[in-house]
Amino acid sequence: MNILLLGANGQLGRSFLEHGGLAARGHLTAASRDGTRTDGESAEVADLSRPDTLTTLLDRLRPDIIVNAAAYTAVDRAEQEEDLATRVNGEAVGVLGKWAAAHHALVIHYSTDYVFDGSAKAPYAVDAATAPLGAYGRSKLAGEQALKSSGAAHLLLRTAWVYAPHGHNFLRTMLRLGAEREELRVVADQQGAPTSTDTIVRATLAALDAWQSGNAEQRRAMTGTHHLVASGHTSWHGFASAIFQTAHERGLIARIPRVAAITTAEFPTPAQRPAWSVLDNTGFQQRFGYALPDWQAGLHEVIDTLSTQAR
Ligand SMILES: NC(=O)C1=CN([C@@H]2O[C@H](COP(=O)(O)OP(=O)(O)OC[C@H]3O[C@@H](n4cnc5c(N)ncnc54)[C@H](OP(=O)(O)O)[C@@H]3O)[C@@H](O)[C@H]2O)C=CC1
Ligand SMILES: Cc1cn([C@H]2C[C@H](O)[C@@H](COP(=O)(O)OP(=O)(O)O[C@H]3O[C@@H](C)C(=O)[C@@H](O)[C@H]3O)O2)c(=O)[nH]c1=O
Repeated sequence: MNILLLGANGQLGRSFLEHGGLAARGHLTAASRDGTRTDGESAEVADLSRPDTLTTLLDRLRPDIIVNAAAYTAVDRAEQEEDLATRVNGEAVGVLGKWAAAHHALVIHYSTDYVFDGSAKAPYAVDAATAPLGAYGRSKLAGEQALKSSGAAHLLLRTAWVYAPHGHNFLRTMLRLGAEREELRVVADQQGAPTSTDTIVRATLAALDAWQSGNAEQRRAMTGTHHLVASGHTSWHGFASAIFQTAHERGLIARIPRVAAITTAEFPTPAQRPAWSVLDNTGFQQRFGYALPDWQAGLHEVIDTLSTQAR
């Protein structure tokens, strides 16, 4: 079985490679925008901002499974670069889907809580109405729609508030700012479920295994959108406070900075973010027989990894 991983250098792509679970399930080819890999191994070039170039690569590699961890993820910058974001997150996903449909391949693709407007009061069901507040969310929604209409077998996995010991994410930003400042100001009126890349990798592999062992009818029931997020929820302020508390307990930091709770209005950003970003993950757990851990469990793992690296 040929497996193609796109976005090998992103925080999720790196975690897939470090975990090794894809390589254990088939012949794995990693691809990145520029053909490099952070671990020094070689990779194919797959630039999703040039969707028309992808078919040649796919024809050569002939993957049975495409795992798309590549995306334009700069939420604020997307307000200025919506065309680029839409090519990468929308059009390119449509190309992957059409190729997969024609060649009976499976597409595993990731989307985001930012497809919702955040006005709900309860966790979003997979079929809740989407209404993105910004360009990034619109571009990711375009990708969802392109994949669904491509006719490809797919697992469309919406996740949220992703972080890892590596890469660009809120946890690493907090630890950096916390080392520089006495006090941080963090919004307390946006709720979501911080989800570690390791949580996503393990749950994705469980879903893939269920897919592989399923018959045609079971696969039809699995095709579609699922919410792959950690259980429970908190605010960005709650997440920041837990990051510092845990990092201090594990000896990663010597001093906990003050973390002031502020409102969204007090932290203006180019892109508007949903106030309520909590996704209902019970469907994923039932469909794939896989328990999604509380967000705190993922946090403890990531802080442990960082503490070990720091020693
Ligand atoms: N980060 C988050 O909080 C969330 C992420 N998601 C989704 O999860 C998935 C994984 O995201 P995550 O790992 O966090 O994102 P990252 O930003 O860490 O990684 C994205 C990767 O995509 C690559 N990429 C960007 N543009 C292109 C392009 N034109 N061609 C090829 N590759 C490109 C980047 O390449 P390079 O390294 O060269 O810049 C990077 O390696 C994405 O679909 C994202 O939308 C969903 C919810 C939350
Ligand atoms: C750095 C910082 C951020 N914030 C706020 C801004 C924002 O509302 C919130 C999160 O900020 P960030 O810019 O780190 O996160 P953001 O880029 O909005 O994260 C999103 O990324 C995309 C890719 C997704 O798909 C989403 O699920 C989500 O994870 O925290 C503070 O309040 N204080 C601070 O010091």
